[in-house]
Amino acid sequence: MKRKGSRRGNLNSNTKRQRQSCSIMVKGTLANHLTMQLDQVSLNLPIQSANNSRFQKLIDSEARSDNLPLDFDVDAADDKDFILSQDFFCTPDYITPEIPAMPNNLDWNKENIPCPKSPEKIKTIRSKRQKLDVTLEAALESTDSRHQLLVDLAKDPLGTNEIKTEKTAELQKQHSYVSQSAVALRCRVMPPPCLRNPYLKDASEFDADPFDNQRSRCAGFNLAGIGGDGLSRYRTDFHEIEKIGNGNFSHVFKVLKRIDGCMYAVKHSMRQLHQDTERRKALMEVQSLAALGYHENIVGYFSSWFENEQLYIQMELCDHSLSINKLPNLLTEGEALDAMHQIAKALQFIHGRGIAHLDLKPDNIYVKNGVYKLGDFGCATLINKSLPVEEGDARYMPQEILNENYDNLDKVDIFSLGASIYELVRGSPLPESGSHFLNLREGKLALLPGHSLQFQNLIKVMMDADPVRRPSAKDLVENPIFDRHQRSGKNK
Ligand SMILES: Nc1ncnc2c1ncn2[C@@H]1O[C@H](COP(=O)(O)OP(=O)(O)OP(=O)(O)O)[C@@H](O)[C@H]1O
Ligand SMILES: [Mg+2]
Repeated sequence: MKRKGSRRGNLNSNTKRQRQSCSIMVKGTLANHLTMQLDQVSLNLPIQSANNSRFQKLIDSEARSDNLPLDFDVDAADDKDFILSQDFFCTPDYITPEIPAMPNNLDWNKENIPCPKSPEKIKTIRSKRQKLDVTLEAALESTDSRHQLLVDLAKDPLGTNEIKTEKTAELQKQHSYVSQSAVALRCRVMPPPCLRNPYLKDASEFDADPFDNQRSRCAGFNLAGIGGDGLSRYRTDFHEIEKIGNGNFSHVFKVLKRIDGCMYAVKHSMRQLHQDTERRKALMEVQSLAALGYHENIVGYFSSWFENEQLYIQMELCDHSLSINKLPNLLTEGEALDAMHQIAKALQFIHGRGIAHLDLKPDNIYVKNGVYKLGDFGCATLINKSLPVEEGDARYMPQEILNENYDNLDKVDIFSLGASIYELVRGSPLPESGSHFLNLREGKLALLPGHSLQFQNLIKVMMDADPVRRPSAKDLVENPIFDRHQRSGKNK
């Protein structure tokens, strides 16, 4: 839906000021000014004939005598509907150059000359003003096409006519000055496109999304985000405290949000995402997090944006991850059961919403105040295979997904959770290849000395070679082993 400019509506509230300026204008103007302005008024306003006749009287009286009474006031006229558009007197701001070029021949030293006598000063001001006017005109003339572009954009703020986008690109190449103005203008008049979130169950409601379809070419323009002009949302909104994590693709920082004084984790991609396809892929992480909403065992998501062609994600700050390289000690069976139960609840929640994580591993399980949280949704996809599948870290992946069998994507997460817990209680990193790697995928696990048989059997069934035999997340959450563990914990 195109939005119509509300310029005139806003100006109605300025009527009084405009009337005053009209009054000043009328005092010193000639009849031909009024004629010209009258033309504009008839263009800008649904002017009533009464107004026209009142103006006509004004012109006539001016023609009779160039001297109107000094206290002439338009308010005195009994015409309540008399409204002058601001455009009547002012240059519309969309054709005002950002930095009007200054005249080369302007004598700046003149400013240092002692204050001239009154008549001379008036002359100086006039001559300067004339020079500036000439310069402005020249600037506008030399950028005729820019003017046309800006007018086009103002008329078509949603950018439904994609020729404008091409014009912008073409002009950006020609004049960097023009490109900055056009970019600034575009940001002002055209918000970024609305992207469809494929992780939302009712996403089909948005299938006919007018923004995404009509403005597909504009999407890249907007998704590139801020940053190139030195404005940084990250720096403006957050105070960076320290780096708290590095993944294969991202840096994660602990930050203080300036406006609310709270700590958050902000993750941003390591490299710039130049291609639109790369950006859209990166967006899948925030789209899945946003679609999921709040769950105690999923890292909280707050906001995201593109800056300098990198995706920034503001998240709940956790204390640390379960990365085997950073843990001071092996997990005890009790701790392992706590972690397994809580992450199983997170899986039950996301699988219930049709989403599979596909990169579950200790590095992506965070701990906050003793609560385990699933994070890093960079590989999240839909269980119904309607989105591309990109599996995560191979050490935690079952054989079927490595064979590109995507029939039971929810069970991939169950295997990965079993493998993660197995690694955490054994204390040695899982292999990336070789016979041990293959053995694990055939259900041949080493015994876990000191651990209950039930616990070992549970891990074994979670890592079964056949995905169908693995328990669902719901089965896992309801396994009696967790009840017994919680009861024994309370009795201690
Ligand atoms: N919200 C958070 N709170 C605390 N630490 C975090 C948070 N998010 C990430 N980290 C830390 O940063 C590390 C890297 O984050 P993350 O796994 O999201 O990045 P990535 O590049 O997507 O990783 P991967 O290599 O697994 O794909 C995590 O292992 C964790 O240690
Ligand atoms: Mg990670």
